[in-house]
Amino acid sequence: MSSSTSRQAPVIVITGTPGTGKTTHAQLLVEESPVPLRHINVGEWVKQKELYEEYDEDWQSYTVDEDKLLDELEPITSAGGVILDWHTSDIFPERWVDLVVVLRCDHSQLWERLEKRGYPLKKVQENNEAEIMEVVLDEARSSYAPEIVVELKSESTEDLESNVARIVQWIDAWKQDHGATNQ
Ligand SMILES: Nc1ncnc2c1ncn2[C@@H]1O[C@H](COP(=O)(O)OP(=O)(O)O)[C@@H](O)[C@H]1O
Repeated sequence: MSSSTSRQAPVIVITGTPGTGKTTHAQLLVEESPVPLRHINVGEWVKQKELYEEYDEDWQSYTVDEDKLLDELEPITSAGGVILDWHTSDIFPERWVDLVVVLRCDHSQLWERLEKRGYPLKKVQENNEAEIMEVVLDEARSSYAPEIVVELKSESTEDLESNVARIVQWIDAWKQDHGATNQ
């Protein structure tokens, strides 16, 4: 199923509706991981490297140039040792990916987080609805084999810590399966 045998470290997608805690999880995971991991905040990358077609003022978001983005990411993911942090996951080919973590959050807590972030009301509403409708989870489930998709709650510091500990355990098992050496 997986072509990950040539990778020395796994490729982990952390996805979820904006505000569910992807970046917070990715940052802690980089610190705790038993193998070196590079955190790529894909949204920031798109901006920095101008991998977009246009900026939508109404939605305050970029329309991503998916071909350009995939071209940039391909050599990085084939080497492994990457966390891809993005609110959408179906763009990444399944052969690139070893684990997909979908973060979930109670919608009223998510609303508060997005308001604090200064999102316009329409964007807060859209994301809130997406979380209630499980849009990101459905997308991950329809794009990847069920055994590599994990849904985790991200509503407290305890959740954050236990989620990261779980992913660290998974990385340890991945290392054993793939005979990877600790670098
Ligand atoms: N598990 C959690 N418990 C409490 N607050 C959290 C948790 N995860 C994220 N947050 C908070 O929610 C906000 C959004 O988190 P962030 O990691 O930026 O989300 P995302 O990358 O998914 O947009 C931040 O203020 C962060 O501190």
